[in-house]
Amino acid sequence: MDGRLIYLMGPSGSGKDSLIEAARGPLRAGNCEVVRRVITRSAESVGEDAIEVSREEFERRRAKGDFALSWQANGLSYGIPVRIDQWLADGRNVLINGSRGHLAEAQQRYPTLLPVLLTVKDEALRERLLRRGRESPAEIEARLRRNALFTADDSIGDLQIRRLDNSGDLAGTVANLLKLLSLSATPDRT
Ligand SMILES: Nc1ncnc2c1ncn2[C@@H]1O[C@H](COP(=O)(O)OP(=O)(O)O)[C@@H](O)[C@H]1O
Ligand SMILES: O=P(O)(O)OC[C@H]1O[C@H](OP(=O)(O)OP(=O)(O)O)[C@H](O)[C@@H]1O
Repeated sequence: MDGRLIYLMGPSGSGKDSLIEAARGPLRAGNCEVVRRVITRSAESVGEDAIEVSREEFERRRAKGDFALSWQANGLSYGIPVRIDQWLADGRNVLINGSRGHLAEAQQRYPTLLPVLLTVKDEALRERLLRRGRESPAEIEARLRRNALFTADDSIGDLQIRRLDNSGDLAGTVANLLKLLSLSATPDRT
């Protein structure tokens, strides 16, 4: 039986990466794989556990069919390795760090995907991006402007977007994610 794709999305700085890192163990224990993205970000940049490649290498991989999904945003290219299809075919669920702008295309390829939108209060978002310090002030402003492009739609076609608030502490968000996915933080031994 096919597994399900869990499509985590939300503004840059909302905490997707932190959430994925904190939930990685319980997710794996609950039959949910987490895939590393391929990004054209410089290797020196802090943060996400991703595979950093040059633009040329990204394009070579894309043309070769290495990506199940790929998109461009924030001046960067992002790719989701095609190996997720094997995991799904093997019946494993897969969580990816997705893009709000690419949700419709992702849903066409994976009609049963579960869209999860990570939210954070506006005032906290700017503060978190500044504190992370990965981007320049101008790049941070551009990311905040990008948010205005996304409406508050709660559904795409028949799919209901599940909202997860990360304005509070991360441990609470991890617990809520696991609850949403019907996984518990400690694997059930019964
Ligand atoms: N619940 C939280 N409370 C406080 N700070 C957080 C929380 N979640 C994430 N952060 C911090 O906010 C910044 C952005 O988080 P990050 O995971 O990089 O976001 P994203 O992957 O969505 O861009 C990081 O500095 C991170 O440590
Ligand atoms: O269409 P959007 O929902 O705006 O998403 C655009 C991109 O930004 C996010 O990455 P991340 O948070 O790592 O952004 P960054 O590369 O700007 O940090 C997200 O995972 C997408 O790859």
